[in-house]
Amino acid sequence: MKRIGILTSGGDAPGMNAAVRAVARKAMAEGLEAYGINYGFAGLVAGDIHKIESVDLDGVVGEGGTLLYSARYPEFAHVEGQLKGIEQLKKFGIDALVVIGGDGSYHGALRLTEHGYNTIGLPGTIDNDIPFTDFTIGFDTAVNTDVEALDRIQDTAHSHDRTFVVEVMGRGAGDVALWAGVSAGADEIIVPERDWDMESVANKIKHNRANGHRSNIIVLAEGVMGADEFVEKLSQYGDFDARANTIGHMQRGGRPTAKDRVMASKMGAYAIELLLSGKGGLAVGIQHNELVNHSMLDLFDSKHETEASLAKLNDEISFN
Ligand SMILES: Nc1ncnc2c1ncn2[C@@H]1O[C@H](COP(=O)(O)OP(=O)(O)OP(=O)(O)O)[C@@H](O)[C@H]1O
Ligand SMILES: O=P(O)(O)OC[C@H]1O[C@](O)(CO)[C@@H](O)[C@@H]1O
Ligand SMILES: [Mg+2]
Repeated sequence: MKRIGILTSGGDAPGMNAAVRAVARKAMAEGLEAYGINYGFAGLVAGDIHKIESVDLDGVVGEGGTLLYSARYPEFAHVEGQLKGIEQLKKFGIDALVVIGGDGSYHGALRLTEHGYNTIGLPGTIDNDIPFTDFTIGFDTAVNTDVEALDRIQDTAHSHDRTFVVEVMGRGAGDVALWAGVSAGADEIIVPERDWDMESVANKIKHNRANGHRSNIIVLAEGVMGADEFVEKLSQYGDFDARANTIGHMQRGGRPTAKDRVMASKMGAYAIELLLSGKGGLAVGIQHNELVNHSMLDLFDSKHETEASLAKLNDEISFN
C-alpha cells in the first residue's frame, strides 16, 4: 500500500479536520502518501482529488467544518456512480480509503470495500446516531454550542416568566437533546426514543408554575417535530406565553472542543493502523474510552442506543 485517500461526507461536523489531519499525518509517518478527495463521494466520482502535503495540515486541528468540503450525493447509491469512483481511485493510484461521515457515508464506504478497495469509516456526525460507538466526532462540540444558546435563552425565559421550546438537531436520535437539556437544566426533554404526550407536558408546566417556578425550558429533538408545531400544540392546553426557537445549523459549526479533537486524532491514526493490517469494511468507534472496530455489515444490522438513563435522570431533577 502506497497511497491512501481521505474524504468527508454528509453533514460537516466539528473535529472532521482533526480527523483528516490525523489520518494524513499518521499515513505520512508510516511512509504513505495521503490524497484528499473534495466534496465526499461527489468529488470521488468527479476526480476532484489532490495530494495532501504535511504543511496543508498546519493549523487545521482547531478549525470547524471540513477542509475537504462535504456533499450529499445520493447518486452514489447506484452502482454506476460507484464504478466511476473506482475508476478515479485507479487513475490516482489510491490503494485504500478513509471515509469520515455518518451512517449514510458508511454505506458508500462499504460499497467501495466490496469493489476491492479497503475502506475504514470514522464516525463524523453531530448526531451521535451510530451504533458501536459511545460518541461521534462533532457531537460534543454541537452539544456545547447548544448549551451556550440554552443558557442565553434561560436569561430571557427567567426575565419574562416565559416558556421556551428549543429545537436541536440530531436527525432521528435524541442524544443531542438529552445531553444539551441535562447540561442546561431543561425542565423537559422530548426525544423520539421515549413516549410522551402533550397534555402531560402542559400539566407539568402548570404544576411547576403553581409551585413558584417562573419559567420553563423544553428541549425538543428535531426528530419529534419542529418547535413551531410543538408550541402551537402546547398552546391548545393553556397560555404559557411560549416561544419557539430553532438553533439550526449554528450548532454544526465552530471550533471543536478538546474532546472532539482528541477523539478524532485517536480515531484517525487508528484507521491507518487498520488499513496497514490489510483490513477494510470496518467502522471505528470508541467504547468505554477504548478504540474499537466493528464490521459495517454488523453495524447496519444494529441500532444506536441512546442513553435512556439521562431522560430518567432529568425527570428526577427537574419539574418538582
Ligand atoms: N446506500 C448508500 N449507498 C452508497 N452511498 C450512500 C448510501 N447512502 C448514503 N450514501 C452516501 O453517503 C452520503 C452521506 O449520507 P447522509 O446524507 O445520510 O449523511 P451521513 O453520512 O449519515 O452524515 P450526517 O447524518 O451527519 O449528515 C450520501 O450523500 C451518499 O453520497
Ligand atoms: O444540512 P442539511 O443537509 O440541511 O441537513 C441537516 C441534518 O444534518 C444534520 O445536521 C447532521 O446529520 C442533522 O442533525 C440534520 O437533520
Ligand atoms: Mg446520518
